[in-house]
Amino acid sequence: MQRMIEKAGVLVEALPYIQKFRGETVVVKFGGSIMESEIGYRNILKDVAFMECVGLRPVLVHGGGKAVSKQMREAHIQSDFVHGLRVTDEQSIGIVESVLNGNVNPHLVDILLENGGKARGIHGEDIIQVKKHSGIDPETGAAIDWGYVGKVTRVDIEPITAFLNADIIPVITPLGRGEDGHLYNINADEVANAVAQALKARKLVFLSDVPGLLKDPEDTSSLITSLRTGEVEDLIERGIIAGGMLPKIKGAVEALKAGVTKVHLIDSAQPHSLLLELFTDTGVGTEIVH
Ligand SMILES: Nc1ncnc2c1ncn2[C@@H]1O[C@H](COP(=O)(O)OP(=O)(O)O)[C@@H](O)[C@H]1O
Ligand SMILES: CC(=O)N[C@@H](CCC(=O)OP(=O)(O)O)C(=O)O
Repeated sequence: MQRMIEKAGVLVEALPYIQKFRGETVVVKFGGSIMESEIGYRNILKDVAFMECVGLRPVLVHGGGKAVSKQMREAHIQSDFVHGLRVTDEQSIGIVESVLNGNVNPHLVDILLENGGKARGIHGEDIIQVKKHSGIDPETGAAIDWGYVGKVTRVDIEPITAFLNADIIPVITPLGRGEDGHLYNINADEVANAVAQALKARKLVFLSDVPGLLKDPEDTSSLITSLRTGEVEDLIERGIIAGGMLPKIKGAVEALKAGVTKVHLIDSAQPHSLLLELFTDTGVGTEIVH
């Protein structure tokens, strides 16, 4: 009996949050590292189905970088990353497309369906326009050519909102269409950020394999629980925000400027981290605010 009363208490604690967020759009970026643990990602997708069931409008954007690299290894193609972005030639874009659109995306949709959620995949290239990504190597001053890697210029939100209005969870792949009609590979964090901005989402949540932003990436107890956009530049200069955290936090700053109220970085390994962050008083991970 005591346990049942405790369970009811948990539900009641969630009530003000459910009321606050009902009808609000939350973009969830599902990092490829999560897919290393099947139990872990199945639980997260159950949380996403729960969110939809209690009236939020979750939109899932997924990565799958590790699955792409594995497939490339099997095809004896080397994966080269420059400043965190995969150098993508004609052969690699074929693999990126088949792994993300053909494999990862339908798998995630199927699990949401198994959990009683309604979900549909959206191939990024059907809604995202890009220009070719460009950059200069700070050391040599030479232009960097990533091949078929795109920078988002436009997101057509109509198919996403049509699904949301029909209580369907959209599940989006990080691919885009260039002005030349070609398929382009896009960093999934960037896609999540662009989708959150285009939808004017209330929240953007990055789920990854670390507890959040750490002062010392080697020390999981050094979690920064709250961060203001004004502090970001200094943390980048000090090398604390680096590697995979750079696109997430830079994206967070842009999204907050564009009207997203809060960005969260949370750990997929912690059971129910998504629900804890959204529906409890304490929360987990790092929250980033303007
Ligand atoms: N200060 C930091 N705090 C936490 N993680 C960091 C930090 N700096 C760099 N990282 C790296 O960022 C990684 C998460 O980003 P990424 O590899 O892109 O994950 P995902 O594919 O899940 O989006 C972590 O595994 C960690 O190696
Ligand atoms: C241009 C670029 O690097 N694209 C990424 C797209 C997938 C991705 O971002 O996956 P994660 O979120 O799991 O890292 C890639 O090819 O790996």
